[in-house]
Amino acid sequence: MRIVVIGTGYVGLVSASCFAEMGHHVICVDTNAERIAQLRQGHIPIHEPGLDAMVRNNHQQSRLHFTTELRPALANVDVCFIAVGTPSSADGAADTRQVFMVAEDLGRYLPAACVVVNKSTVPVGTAERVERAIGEQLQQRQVSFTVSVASNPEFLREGCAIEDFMRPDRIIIGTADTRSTQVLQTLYAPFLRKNPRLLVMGRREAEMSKYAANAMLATRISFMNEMACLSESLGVDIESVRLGIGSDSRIGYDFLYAGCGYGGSCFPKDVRALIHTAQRHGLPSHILQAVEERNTIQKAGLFVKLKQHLGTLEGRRIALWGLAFKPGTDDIREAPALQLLESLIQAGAQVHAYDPVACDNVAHTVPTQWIDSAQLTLYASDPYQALEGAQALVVATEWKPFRQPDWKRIATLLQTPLVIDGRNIYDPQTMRENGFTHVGIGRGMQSTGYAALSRAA
Ligand SMILES: NC(=O)C1=CN([C@@H]2O[C@H](COP(=O)(O)OP(=O)(O)OC[C@H]3O[C@@H](n4cnc5c(N)ncnc54)[C@H](O)[C@@H]3O)[C@@H](O)[C@H]2O)C=CC1
Ligand SMILES: O=C(O)[C@H]1O[C@H](OP(=O)(O)OP(=O)(O)OC[C@H]2O[C@@H](n3ccc(=O)[nH]c3=O)[C@H](O)[C@@H]2O)[C@H](O)[C@@H](O)[C@@H]1O
Repeated sequence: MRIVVIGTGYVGLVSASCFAEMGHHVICVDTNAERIAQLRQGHIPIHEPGLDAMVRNNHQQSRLHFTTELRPALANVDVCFIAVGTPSSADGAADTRQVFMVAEDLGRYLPAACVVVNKSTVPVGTAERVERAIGEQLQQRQVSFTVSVASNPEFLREGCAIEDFMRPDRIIIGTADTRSTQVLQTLYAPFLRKNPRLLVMGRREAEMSKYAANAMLATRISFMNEMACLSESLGVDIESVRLGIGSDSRIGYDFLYAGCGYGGSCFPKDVRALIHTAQRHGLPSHILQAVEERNTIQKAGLFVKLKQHLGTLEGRRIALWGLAFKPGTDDIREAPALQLLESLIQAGAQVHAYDPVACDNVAHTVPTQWIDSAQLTLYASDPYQALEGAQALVVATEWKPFRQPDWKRIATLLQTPLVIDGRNIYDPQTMRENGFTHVGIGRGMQSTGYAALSRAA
């Protein structure tokens, strides 16, 4: 098939290369000329394991192309995917302007009927509105064809995006016509060899399923974070509780890790968007509000724990391991580490931060003055460089090499043997035996902090 993918963010780039890998002819379109130039030169603007090789290989085989020009890309297209961003607006609603700009362009330039598929995460009813927006432009051009828009929400996770796309748990297709259903069934058939779950439903249901899935996962995390907070007051270790409840097959182990809060480009914005949708319909969203509030408290918790142990933070040097919102990605959108960084800088602390891939993104995001004044120093090659003379080590992202570090070396580098374990990757007892003050999330009395914060909230 000839496929056009509009938007070269995570979803666009991963979908496009996986479709190309299956032998399709794929053209990626993005309005960001710099991004397209980079992609043409074989430079992948995001860190995603396996993506570089896949993009380069398919580009070299002439199955994957990059352009800023939508109009010529649409010649003879069979399927056109919309995979542009839908960030949060100031009021929490999903900002769908990028999607509608694409819709208008499609209406202006589509030379013939094709299947248009929305992959971006969008509020219920968007597929219908996108179809109308395209239709209005087609009408003005007085063409003889119409276009039907399908919804095909994406469920990949950053860090394992290719695996998720190639071997999905399920694929959801929301359609209003048989042709779109048939085309998408054919396109996705090779991805379903090991798993027969291709769910065909209405477009509104598909759109709602995407938000409900992310909201459910965010709820599990906030629920566990609340249990962790209570555990701190009760002298209970949340890690044992996680194993205790995860072993119930109705609950399962996934997404039960307490930590310093969920971040990323999706959970925070999608929970906010769903709350906004409920509000627009005059409905309270008791659960989702609580999920968000819990997450806000959780993200502030690392700073509170540091203060509890160090008193004032002014003039202190803090080592921070992990800046990305999770391991396996350089994405720092709404990362808990960024919030901690900001609080520390405001409190007059000096931060030495290490992340294997996210330093460049942080350097481009934070005020340059933080770096110029040496209040923030970034290390990308060696985590131990960040430790020298620091009064505490905070782990905000559970990168694999952090799990079994050289504790002897750490002890000689840190000025105070204090470790704030924001992802619960260390065993408290072993840490105590090694002479460290270990402060986890919900690991019994030793890790107080959230209870005080929750009472205050
Ligand atoms: N990041 C992720 O892991 C996942 C994201 N999603 C959803 O997928 C959508 C896309 O997210 P990301 O891939 O993170 O995107 P992103 O926000 O990182 O990138 C979007 C890209 O679209 C381009 N763009 C904007 N307007 C355009 C236009 N008119 N024509 C052509 N290109 C245009 C931008 O230049 C940018 O490169 C969002 O709705 C998101 O919620 C869904 C599942 C996973
Ligand atoms: O809509 C999206 O964009 C995507 O959002 C999430 O994927 P992603 O944001 O890449 O990352 P997750 O692995 O879900 O982690 C999100 C956040 O939750 C945190 N988390 C995750 C799991 C857990 O048990 N505890 C926890 O705190 C992570 O540290 C991270 O900050 C969903 O998992 C994907 O299915 C979805 O497609």
